Amino acid sequence: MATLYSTHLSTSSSQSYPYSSFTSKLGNLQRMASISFPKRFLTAKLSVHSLTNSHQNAVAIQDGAVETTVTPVEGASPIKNLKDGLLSVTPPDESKEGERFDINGNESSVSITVVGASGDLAKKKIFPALFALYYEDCLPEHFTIYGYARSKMTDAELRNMVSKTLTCRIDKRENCGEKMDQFLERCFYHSGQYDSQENFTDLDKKLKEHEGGRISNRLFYLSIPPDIFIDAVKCASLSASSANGWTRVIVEKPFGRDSESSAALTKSLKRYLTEDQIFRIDHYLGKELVENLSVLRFSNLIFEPLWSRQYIRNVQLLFSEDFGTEGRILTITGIIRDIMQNHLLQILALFAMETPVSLDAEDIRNEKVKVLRSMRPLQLENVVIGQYKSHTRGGVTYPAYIDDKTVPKDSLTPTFAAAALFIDNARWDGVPFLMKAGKALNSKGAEIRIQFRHVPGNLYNRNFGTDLDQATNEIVIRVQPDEAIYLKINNKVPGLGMRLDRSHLNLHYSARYSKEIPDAYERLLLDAIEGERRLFIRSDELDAAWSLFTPVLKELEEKKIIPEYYPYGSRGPAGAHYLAARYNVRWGDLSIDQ
Ligand SMILES: NC(=O)C1=CN([C@@H]2O[C@H](COP(=O)(O)OP(=O)(O)OC[C@H]3O[C@@H](n4cnc5c(N)ncnc54)[C@H](OP(=O)(O)O)[C@@H]3O)[C@@H](O)[C@H]2O)C=CC1
Ligand SMILES: O=C1O[C@H](COP(=O)(O)O)[C@@H](O)[C@H](O)[C@H]1O
Repeated sequence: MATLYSTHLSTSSSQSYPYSSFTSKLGNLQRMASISFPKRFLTAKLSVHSLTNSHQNAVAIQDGAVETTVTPVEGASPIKNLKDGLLSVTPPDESKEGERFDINGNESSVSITVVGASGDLAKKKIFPALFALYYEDCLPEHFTIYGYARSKMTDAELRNMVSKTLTCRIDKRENCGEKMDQFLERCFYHSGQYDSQENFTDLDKKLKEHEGGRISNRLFYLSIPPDIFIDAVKCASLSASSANGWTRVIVEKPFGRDSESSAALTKSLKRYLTEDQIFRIDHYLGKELVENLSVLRFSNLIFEPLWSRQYIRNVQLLFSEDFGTEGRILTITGIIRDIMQNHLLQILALFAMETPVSLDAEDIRNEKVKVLRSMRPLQLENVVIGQYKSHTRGGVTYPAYIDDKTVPKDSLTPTFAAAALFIDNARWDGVPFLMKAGKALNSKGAEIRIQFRHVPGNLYNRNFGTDLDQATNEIVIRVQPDEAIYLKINNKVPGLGMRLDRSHLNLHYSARYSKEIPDAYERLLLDAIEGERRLFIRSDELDAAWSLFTPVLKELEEKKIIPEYYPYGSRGPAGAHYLAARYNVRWGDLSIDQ
């Protein structure tokens, strides 16, 4: 820390930074200090400390300058001179450096290349998420977006394609059309092969033109089928990497189809990229309520003490879709690879991990790996698989999985699975973690259910009838749709008698928060741009995840286990109930008081 009029600002970590000018306007009750110093400190936090504690600080960071207002609290004497104050700057996180400014304060740019821009994911998720970030002013000043794919398209055609999927949030409609036009002007297209270094060199030239001599930071989003990941990574890395900034690559799942292929993919990626450059995306980690899991656990005293085998009877991780596969890649992967091994397992790891040392990406990922490595590989006897069959309802016939043109008629690929997993550590010993995931079911949603044990010696047992399980507490974290967290409790029905019912203590997001919840891809894209790795999967996490599922996946395939067939639009196969019953569990999503 240093006094205000020194020529150097010292930081709390005792680094000092030069600043070029300083002015202050002294008022009677309010003093305003305006300081300008290299722009890279725009991300720094500035605070003013008065010599006494009797002054409140307000800090506004504006383009190119930092303004701070020092206001005496009621009853305190006005500051006579700003020299009375001390000023400190918290330095920007160096690991995220290279984003807007280099070490000398030179401006930088970010170029985002969507590889596979003509595809479904790019249209449905990536471009709309980028637009939402642009609308919210979250993208850097100098950014360019390039679509890259084999299809022939002009810039105008790409813009036309992208414009069809852009929307503004319900609560953010101001200047929406104008913003869309401005965003589209920053989108360009380059047609090329995924395995052509020459084509990527041409892309490099175009990117350089847009970067205009600024520090160049480049993000490649691989939105292409997995068998061409390596070709694209090789060409992007060898021919279109940034020469003076960072180069990062977002990789979409599937990350292989078992332990061996995943390890081979990682090995190949690492021929061209370092682990720090690889951002393996699991979009469920970007969902609001999944991110909130840690907040819920670690910032509320009431939850963490209950978070163990002592109080929790079982945990359920549920995913359902009310539509079928409709030609998508499930044909090769199946629901275990598509949903369980990644989305549900990631949620489980966040749910069950020990308290991380800090919120740093590596600390969190270390804890996730630990919990995954404490798990027993899934056993065949703990899995039920299903496949949907055709069903006619209300005069409409819904197709079977095998009616899809891309699916062989004798396919045994599961479109539904239920599984019981166990964590062999002190916290979770013996607690079943039940997963259930399916397509073409009767509802669409994703949730976490935590069912608690019985109250010992419960005075009110006789009010619950014979089914005591129905009277235990349950926390439901509804990830989607209609985000909510609620706790099921037993409550006295008002009146002169003593009748109990099950009621919900409910945090219903749409009622509590007026802001629309950002799409998971927005958060993840922003994190990748900012170099925040917390929500991306590290390679050892991925290895641990695959080692839990690979043996059973092999066994299912080798033994050609026949799935239980369930009608399109139903609740799934009965086998899931038997599996849960083996561990004294009832699926919470099927109870009457959901
Ligand atoms: N769609 C989704 O909702 C989700 C997708 N993913 C993953 O994201 C990635 C992209 O998904 P999605 O957009 O659905 O994929 P697409 O099948 O739509 O493929 C994207 C683009 O890749 C090119 N492409 C497709 N097949 C081939 C091929 N055999 N050889 C060379 N190029 C090909 C095509 O572009 P062109 O012909 O113009 O070169 C296509 O437009 C995949 O890895 C997928 O697993 C993950 C989660 C959800
Ligand atoms: O990764 C995938 O996720 C989607 C479901 O994502 P959501 O955000 O809409 O819940 C699923 O449909 C797809 O099969 C799977 O690959």
